[in-house]
Amino acid sequence: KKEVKYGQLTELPRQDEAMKKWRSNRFGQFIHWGLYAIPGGIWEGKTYKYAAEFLKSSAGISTATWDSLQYQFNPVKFDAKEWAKMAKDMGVKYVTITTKHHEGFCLWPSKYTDFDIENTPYRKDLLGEFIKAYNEEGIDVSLYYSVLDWHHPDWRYKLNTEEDKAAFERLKAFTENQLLELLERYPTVKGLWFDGTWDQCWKDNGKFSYDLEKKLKEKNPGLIVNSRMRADEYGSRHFDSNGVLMGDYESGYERRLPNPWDVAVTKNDWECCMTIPENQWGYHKDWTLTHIKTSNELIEMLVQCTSQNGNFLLNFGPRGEGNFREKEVKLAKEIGDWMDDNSSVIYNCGYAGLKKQSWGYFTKSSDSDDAINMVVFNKPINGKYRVKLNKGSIIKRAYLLSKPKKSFNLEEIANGEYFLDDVKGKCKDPFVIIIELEDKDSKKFKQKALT
Ligand SMILES: C[C@@H]1N[C@@H](C(=O)NCc2ccccc2)[C@H](O)[C@@H]1O
Repeated sequence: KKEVKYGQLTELPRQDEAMKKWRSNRFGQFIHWGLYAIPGGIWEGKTYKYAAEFLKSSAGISTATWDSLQYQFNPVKFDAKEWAKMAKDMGVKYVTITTKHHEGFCLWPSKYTDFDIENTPYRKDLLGEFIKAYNEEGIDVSLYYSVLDWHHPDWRYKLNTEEDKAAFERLKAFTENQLLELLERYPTVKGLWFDGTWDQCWKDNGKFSYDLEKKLKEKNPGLIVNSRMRADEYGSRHFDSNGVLMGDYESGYERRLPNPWDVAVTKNDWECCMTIPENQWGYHKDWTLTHIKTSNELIEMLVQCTSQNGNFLLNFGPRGEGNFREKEVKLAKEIGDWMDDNSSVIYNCGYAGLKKQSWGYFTKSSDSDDAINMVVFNKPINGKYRVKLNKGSIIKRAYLLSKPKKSFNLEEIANGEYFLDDVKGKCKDPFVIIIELEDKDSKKFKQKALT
């Protein structure tokens, strides 16, 4: 084991109220919004199929040209209350918005740069309006912040020369100042989502990231930061050089999920962030370039994350003028319709301690010991659901969440293993079977009193 002085700051898993709320939220909305939403992946009539928020680099656009987009940023269709309502109806409990992406443009009026919302035709504190509207809908707000900053003159990928080091010291001070400014201006913020921390410059500054996490958590007690924020003094990221998780939850699942049978992943808090197209975070005008995920695909990812103790952060990329494309509004509604009937198997739920089975996913509420949720995505050909619980588990009753009065016939196959009879009728959506267990104190388990 290496001696690590600048690794994990907070003992995990955190059991404070703020973290318990984060954990119970399970479902969040990611918003990528910035100057990149104006060109939307198309530059001088050419469509670039890469992620729209990288158009500057994929189209080889100079910083001066790119930055002049600032004078076109005027989201006249932006209605924070409407956005927050859409998110509420979709069933998310938290939102994470890009305050500053790699391009360096800030959605809030920052004292530390002119490359911000104040110097656009919009002028107003857009981020403040956003936070207020989402909080009023009861949605927790977390802020995405990219350390990587293509605009800032002091950004350096590697620190080779003394000049590089002097410049990056200024960049570090700028970063710390902006983050403290965000927490000062927006005290209701629950978390910070760091990105753009993969380069050598950051890996060479593990102690700085440790001290920064400490300072930010002193400023905003209960603050939740992702593992991507951190490097230790040896340059190890997310996990320190002894494999100990840093930050408050693991944030390496980007556009991918763990294997559904992976149990190790349930040991830590973690979050998967996901795009609707294959790889577009910012608004891209052309959504014919790749597969666009359906609501059933996205619901399955949300359920899988919950089943393995993870959160699911689904990304939306609004247009430069401040409205969402119709396909995103439609998906939000379809997911929200499903959540209206089934959110009880998501909110405050997690790993049921059971092996993954072919019909779908188990989830279990943190509040109940004798109920288990089966979320079905694959109806079995033989019409019976094989359910393997822990040895000694006795099913008292099994029924559809949507038809609680009608119990399934049960056939016990072995200790803790049953067949449930089929669900009649067509099921176009994923559906839930509730398994009620005999509680451990029932007569069967009553210990004889010792007298
Ligand atoms: C959460 C996502 N992380 C960003 C990302 O993939 N960055 C990768 C990257 C790699 C190399 C140069 C710039 C950016 C995406 O733009 C999203 O913000």
